[in-house]
Amino acid sequence: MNLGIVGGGAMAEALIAGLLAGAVYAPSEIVVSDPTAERGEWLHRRYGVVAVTDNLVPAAAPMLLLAVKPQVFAVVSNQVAPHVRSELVVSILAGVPLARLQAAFAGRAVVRAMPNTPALVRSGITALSRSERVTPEQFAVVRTLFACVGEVVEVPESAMDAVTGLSGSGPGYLALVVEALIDGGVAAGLPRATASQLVLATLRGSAELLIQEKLHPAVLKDRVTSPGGTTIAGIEQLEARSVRGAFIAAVQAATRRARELSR
Ligand SMILES: NC(=O)C1=CN([C@@H]2O[C@H](COP(=O)(O)OP(=O)(O)OC[C@H]3O[C@@H](n4cnc5c(N)ncnc54)[C@H](O)[C@@H]3O)[C@@H](O)[C@H]2O)C=CC1
Ligand SMILES: O=C(O)[C@@H]1CCC=N1
Repeated sequence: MNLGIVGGGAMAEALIAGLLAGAVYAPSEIVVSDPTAERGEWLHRRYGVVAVTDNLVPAAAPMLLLAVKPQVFAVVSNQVAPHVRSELVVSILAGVPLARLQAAFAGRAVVRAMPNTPALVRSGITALSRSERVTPEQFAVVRTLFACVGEVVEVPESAMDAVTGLSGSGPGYLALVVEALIDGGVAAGLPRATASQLVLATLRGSAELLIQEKLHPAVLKDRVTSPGGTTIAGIEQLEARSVRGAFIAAVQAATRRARELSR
């Protein structure tokens, strides 16, 4: 048992799937606890990991990852802290600051991480902030762990709530955009399956273009937009409905919410 995870929800599952796909751990080396026995049984059946309902089991692992909701952090940390064997505790909880982690796990090195759900297919991005106690070797271990499920960036802790509102929540915003575009295709007369295939390939292709060519998004937009053509007719509608403003407001609201969760 090398990695203990407390909380076996959506994000824990994404990390488990990505880590197993990357062969970082064998299934038997990961133990995950969740009070819902059915959830643990499902994770065990699907991924072969060890699943328990007792949080003290993962607490005894050489490396501990906290993946519960921020709202239960106080209860869970009080419960497991006296039993933690790991020198290093990693938290993926939105809004829970390093100072609070450090106070809860006195004497341990703590890392605050903000991954996102594409970790499941090893295409995530994780931001990391570390406490002063974290040694370079410990930090390298955490980096390697998250690098297996996607990109890793280190950010000052002051940036963590904004990261949460942007890349942590971002897959949700993009899923909403995808769904809306598919509905647009259906409204324009396409079968839903065709519309879905077109939107997903367009999303992936546009992302690859922006990344591989290091294109500024405005340049890509200008390249698509023929004078008097179709794209500008569509963009006019998006601008009339303040879509840019809505996304900016969404990231700011999510950032504020992350800050609230820390109180
Ligand atoms: N879902 C996402 O995209 C991301 C989530 N996060 C963070 O990951 C954490 C988990 O989020 P999700 O997986 O989305 O939530 P979730 O609700 O899917 O999972 C939480 C799990 O914790 C379990 N749980 C409840 N009380 C518990 C206890 N006392 N001890 C152990 N387990 C307990 C629940 O049964 C549930 O399975 C949150 O702190 C969230 O901020 C971070 C990055 C992205
Ligand atoms: O919605 C949430 O609170 C979590 C944190 C980032 C993504 N999901």
